[in-house]
Amino acid sequence: MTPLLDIQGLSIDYLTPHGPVHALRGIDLTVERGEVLGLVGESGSGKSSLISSMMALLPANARLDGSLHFEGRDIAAMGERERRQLRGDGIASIFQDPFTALNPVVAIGTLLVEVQHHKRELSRREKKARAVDMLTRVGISDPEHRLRQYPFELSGGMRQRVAIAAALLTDPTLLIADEPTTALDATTEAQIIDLLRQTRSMVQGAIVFVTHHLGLVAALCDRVAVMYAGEIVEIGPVTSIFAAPQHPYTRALLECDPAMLRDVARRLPTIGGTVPDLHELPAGCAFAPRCPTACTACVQTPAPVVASAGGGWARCHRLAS
Ligand SMILES: Nc1ncnc2c1ncn2[C@@H]1O[C@H](COP(=O)(O)OP(=O)(O)OP(=O)(O)O)[C@@H](O)[C@H]1O
Repeated sequence: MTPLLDIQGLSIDYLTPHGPVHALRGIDLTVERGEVLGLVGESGSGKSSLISSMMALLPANARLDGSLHFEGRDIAAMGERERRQLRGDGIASIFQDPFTALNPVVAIGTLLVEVQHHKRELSRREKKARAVDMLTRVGISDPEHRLRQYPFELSGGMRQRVAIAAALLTDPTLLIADEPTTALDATTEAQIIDLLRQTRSMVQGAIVFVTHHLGLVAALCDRVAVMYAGEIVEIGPVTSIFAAPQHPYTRALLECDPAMLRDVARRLPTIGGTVPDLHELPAGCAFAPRCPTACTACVQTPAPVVASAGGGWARCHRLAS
């Protein structure tokens, strides 16, 4: 069966006055129906570029190489109309700041009816009934009253619940959640994590979570892809990777901490050194300058891909030797 999302050899350069920024390099990634995939990595590792390419939302200065297929359709070859359709009726997104999804001058009810525009068979009254039902499912009390309110009248957690309801009402085949809990206080964050866990059963296709929050990956994801300097350096089942990370960068992130799986509040720890300059990448492994186990080959040649448990792999010279 064709994967829901099939990305092969994807590279993205951003053209800038200082030369191209190599934001993504040779990304191979498939997302299957029914799975929840986590994308983790430091700021600048390319997570946003990857999800923007999935949503056909790259900025004008981006140059894309490689292929991206959603349900067998070539995303890169789509015209603007087809791309808009893809985002309205196929791929939905939830962002860190729910204001991105909620127009401040549009009442919640109008928004939740309008996002269902592709459901031509439903009357406005039926769409409103679906909106009320969805607000209840995402834990909003007195939904009829909420429909008449505006985003500024709701708390941050409530707004994120409405944004999640809006995304789910489009019946997405792929839901992309970009740091959906980062802007919330700890209590609200825990509630939204709970809601996101339930969201899983409300999405028929797949969910991709972009996060700095390793606890969120442990709590919600089946697989995790770890990104570094525009590459996936390790991918595999969350249980295998958290139990036995293969790549030194993943190991550094997890710090071999057995409490990780229990500690939902944990975020990406800091690792000594800085990410390389994406204008001028090193000849070898991009993590080598920060890697405690780097050898001569690591500095001189790109790292090979080595298979690991559960169908996963990691990109590292040390694993090959
Ligand atoms: N439009 C653009 N023009 C030039 N460079 C860009 C553009 N968008 C992103 N970049 C650069 O591409 C690299 C990857 O950025 P990207 O936003 O994909 O990373 P990220 O992992 O999502 O980071 P963050 O977690 O901070 O959002 C960064 O160096 C960033 O500065």
